[in-house]
Amino acid sequence: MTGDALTRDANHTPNRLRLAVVDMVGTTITDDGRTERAMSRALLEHGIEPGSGRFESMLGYARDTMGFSKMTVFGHLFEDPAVAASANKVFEQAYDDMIADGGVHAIPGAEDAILWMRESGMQVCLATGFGRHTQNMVLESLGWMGLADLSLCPADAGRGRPYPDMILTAVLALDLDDVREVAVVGDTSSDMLSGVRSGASLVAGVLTGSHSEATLRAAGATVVVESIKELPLLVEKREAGRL
Ligand SMILES: O=C(O)COP(=O)(O)O
Repeated sequence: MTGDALTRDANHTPNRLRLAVVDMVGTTITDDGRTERAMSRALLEHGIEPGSGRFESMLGYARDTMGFSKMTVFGHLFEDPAVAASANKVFEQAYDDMIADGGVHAIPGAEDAILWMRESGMQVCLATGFGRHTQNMVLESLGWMGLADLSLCPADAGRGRPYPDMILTAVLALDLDDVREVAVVGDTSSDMLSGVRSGASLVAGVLTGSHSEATLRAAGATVVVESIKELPLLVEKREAGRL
C-alpha cells in the first residue's frame, strides 16, 4: 500500500461493516428472568436472607451490572474469593436446572437477523457474561451451535464487559483489518461501554432486555432500536451512508 492509500484509509471511516458482536441474554435470547432467579438462589445459599436490605442491594448491583462476567459480579459481592467461586458455581448449577426444560427462547427475529448478516458477508460473534459451560448449555438448548462464526465468554478474552476484550478478541480471531468495521449490539450499559471502548463504529442498543433507552444512550449507544430484528435495516442504512 502506498503512502497516499494509507492516508486515505486512515481518514475514511469504512461504510462496510464486517463483524457484528452480539450479546445473548436480552438481545438474542430471553430466559424470562432465570438469570436473576439463579443469582437469587446463589445469594440465598450463601447466607443472604431474601427480602433483607443486603439481599436487595446485592440483587440491585447484579441488575445494574447485567452483562458483566458473572464471576466478576460474585467477586464484587463476596469479599472471600472462595465464597465468590462457590456462589458462581451455585449460580451455574441453578441456571442449568432452570433451562433444562427449555427455559431459554430466541428473541423473535434474532435467528433471521444473524443469518441475514452472515448471508450478506458479515461475520457474527455471540458474546456473553456467562461462563463457557453456561454459554454452551444455552447454545445447545437453542440448537444454535454453529449459528454464529464464533462464540466468546469472558474467560476466552481476559476480561468480560465493560472492558472491550471480547470484541477485540473477535477482531483478532476473525482477522479484521479495522475495529471501525465492527458493530456491537446489546441490551445493557455494559454492552454499550464495551463497544465504545473497543472502537466499534456502530454501537446499537436494543430494548428487549435489561436497560432503558436513556441508560443505553448514557453508556454510549450510537443508536437504539426496539430489537435485533432491526439490525439488517441498520446495516443497510450504514452502508448507504445514512447512519
Ligand atoms: O446476564 C448476563 O450477564 C449473561 O447474559 P448476557 O449473555 O446478556 O451477557
